[in-house]
Order: sequence, then C-alpha cells, then structure tokens
Amino acid sequence: MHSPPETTQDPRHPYTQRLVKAAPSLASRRIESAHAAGVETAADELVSHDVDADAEQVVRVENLTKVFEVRGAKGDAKTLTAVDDVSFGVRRGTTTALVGESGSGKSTVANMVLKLLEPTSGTVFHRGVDLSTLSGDKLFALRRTMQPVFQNPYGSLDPMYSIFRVIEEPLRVHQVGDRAAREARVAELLDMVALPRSVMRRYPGELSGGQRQRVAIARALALKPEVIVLDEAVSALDVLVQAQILRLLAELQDELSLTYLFITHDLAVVRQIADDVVVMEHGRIVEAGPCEEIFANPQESYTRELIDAVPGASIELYSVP
Ligand SMILES: Nc1ncnc2c1ncn2[C@@H]1O[C@H](COP(=O)(O)OP(=O)(O)OP(=O)(O)O)[C@@H](O)[C@H]1O
Repeated sequence: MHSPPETTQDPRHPYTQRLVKAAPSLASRRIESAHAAGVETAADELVSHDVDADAEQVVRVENLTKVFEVRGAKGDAKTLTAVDDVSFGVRRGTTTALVGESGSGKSTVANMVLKLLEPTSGTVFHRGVDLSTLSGDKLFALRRTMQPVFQNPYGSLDPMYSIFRVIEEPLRVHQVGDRAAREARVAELLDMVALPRSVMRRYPGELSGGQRQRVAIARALALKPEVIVLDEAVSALDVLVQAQILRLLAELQDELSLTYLFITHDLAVVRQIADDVVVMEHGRIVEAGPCEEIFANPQESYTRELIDAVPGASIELYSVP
C-alpha cells in the first residue's frame, strides 16, 4: 500500500525538473535490511490514547505558514513568508524527503515540526495530536519521540564533551536509568551505528566527519524516538561516506521502525533514501508524490531534455530499478 503525501499542486513541475537535472548520477540505492522490527518507542508512552484515524501519518502538517520579520536594505521593517500554506504527511516507518533549493523553506518547516519554532499559522500533528496543545510533561515527552540530526556534526557536538557524554546527555536530561544503565545503553548505541566502543573515550575533534555523524545518529536514537528529522544530515560528507551513512539509516529504519523526515537539496540522495518526496520552492509545495513516480516517469520531453543535458548520468539515474 502506498499513499503519497497529499498535495493540491500539479505534478511534473518545471522547478522539480530543474532540481532533477542538477542531480548527479547515482552509485548506489537503498539497501533493504531483513532485521525484524518491534522496538518499543518513547512515543508509546506519550500519546497512544490520542491516536486518531490519521495515525498512519505519524507526522502531518496542515496549512503551515511562517512569516519572519526582517530588516530591509534601509533598515525598514519588512515581512518574509518563509513557509506558505504547506500541507503534507509522513507515513509511519517511511522516509519523506523535503527537497528544494537553498532558501525554499525546508529548515523552517523542519524546525516547526520539531517545535523549535512556532508557526505563524497552521498546525503540526504528531500521531494526530496538535503540537500547539502540548505543554509541560507532554511536551517534554514529545521531545523524546522526535529527534533531530543536523548537517554539521562538528558544530552540533560539543567539542569539550567525550563521545560517551555526547550520547549519554539526552538520557541524563530525561533521567533515564542510573550511570551503569546509561553506560550499557551508550555501548549498545555505538554498536547500532557500527562504531567501536572504544570511541566512548574520544572527543569529537578526533573523529572523521562520517564517524561524527554516526555519533549524532547514536545520540538521536538514545531515547528510542519514533521520528527523526534529518536536516541536510549527509550534505557535508563525501559521496562514499554519504552512501555508508544512508545505508546505516536505511538499516536502522528497518530495525527500529523509524520514520524519517529527510531535508535535503540533493536529489541524488533523495533517490537513494526516500519513499515520498515533497518539493518546495519559495516556501510553497510545487509537487509531491511517491519517489518512484517523481523520478521514474517524467514526461517524454522532460526525459529527452534531461538526457541531452547530462549524457550517461541521467540514463543511469532513471534506469535504477
Ligand atoms: N530566523 C529567521 N529570520 C528571518 N528570516 C529567516 C529566518 N530563518 C529563515 N529565514 C529565511 O526564510 C527563508 C527560508 O529559509 P530556510 O532556512 O527555511 O530555507 P532552506 O530551504 O532550509 O535553505 P537552506 O538549505 O539554505 O537552509 C530564507 O529566505 C531565510 O533567509
């Protein structure tokens, strides 16, 4: 069963075509894992009694709008609509990629989904629960169920903290287990992201970019979240390391039944990881649907244009089964 994110926009928008054209060829595609699911998530403790008919869409945004007040060239106050009436859903256990050029509003949507930023209007639902209605304990619990992974793992990992402390921190903040239990959990998390346990005693500055991003993923997994919002999480990595991290993310998704909202400007990455794609331009959705449809069934003239523009690479892009 495959129900794409809903959108009222026309398919095959020229803007999406431009983005596809800019995508490099693909070296690999998503690797399926045979591991069984069944891990209890923090979300089960949060709102299971509130689940409504929309529960298939673990995250849903409706008519989401964000207007910033900015200063004009002459210092005058102006408004900027960064996100304009955006609606889409993210199906449980799948990956929805939010794509678009720089400044199209992707991170602003991500920050509203994570409740790091309040919408000007519109609603974010998690398991059918309107986030704006949550406060106190319920909001604190929500923080466990939705975790971010950002682009720059060096920037987001405190260089003064050992890797143990970095990964342990969310467990401490949420008062999960005693010191021994937390140590065991950090060791388990390092196993999950395929880092040696000896890394615990190292510092972020001693690790490679790929290793640091594995640490960031381990930290995001610490509280057994249901949803991970990845904002340009592999953009700073070279292509080979990128492929390794994408493979790890796909395996973790299968093992832990994770739901990903994956923000990127890179359609080659989208093709490797996404089930559904939402394309944004100037704060609005211009196209949305299943990844296979967005990539594999372009209009004939579009295919021709693409093949002409990027010989070889484009053929490979569309011949991936
Ligand atoms: N706090 C803020 N105050 C004012 N304007 C902002 C703020 N945050 C974002 N913007 C503006 O909103 C628009 C959308 O930014 P956003 O970061 O969401 O885009 P993006 O698609 O994620 O691009 P990028 O990948 O470059 O971050 C941009 O014009 C940006 O300058």
